Amino acid sequence: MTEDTIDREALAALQASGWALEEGGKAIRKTFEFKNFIAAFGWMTRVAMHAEKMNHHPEWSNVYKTVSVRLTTHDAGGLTNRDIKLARRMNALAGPRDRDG
Ligand SMILES: C[C@H](O)[C@H](O)[C@H]1CNC2=NC(N)=NC(=O)C2=N1
Repeated sequence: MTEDTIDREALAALQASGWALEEGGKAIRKTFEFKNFIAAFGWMTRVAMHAEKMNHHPEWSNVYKTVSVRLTTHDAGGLTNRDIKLARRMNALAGPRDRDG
């Protein structure tokens, strides 16, 4: 599988974990809730280092302990497996200790 081929099975698993396919199918979105601002920002820092390593960067915003994320591949003009990979990593990095509830 090339990095631009969407892994449909992985996408379905992401949707089951709170990621939503945007209308038009060009991006996926998820809102992460953490226990406090430090947990949220610490997670963003870990994700940022990973994003830089894979040269794939999220669109995101943070308000207190909430981080809203949108993933799309700008170079391809839509969703690719690079977004799937980053989303999976974001889920994995949001450990149970950091999550709110
Ligand atoms: C030149 C550089 O490699 C590209 O612009 C990379 C950087 N980060 C990126 N991030 C995302 N989300 N999509 C891209 O297409 C992308 N492209």
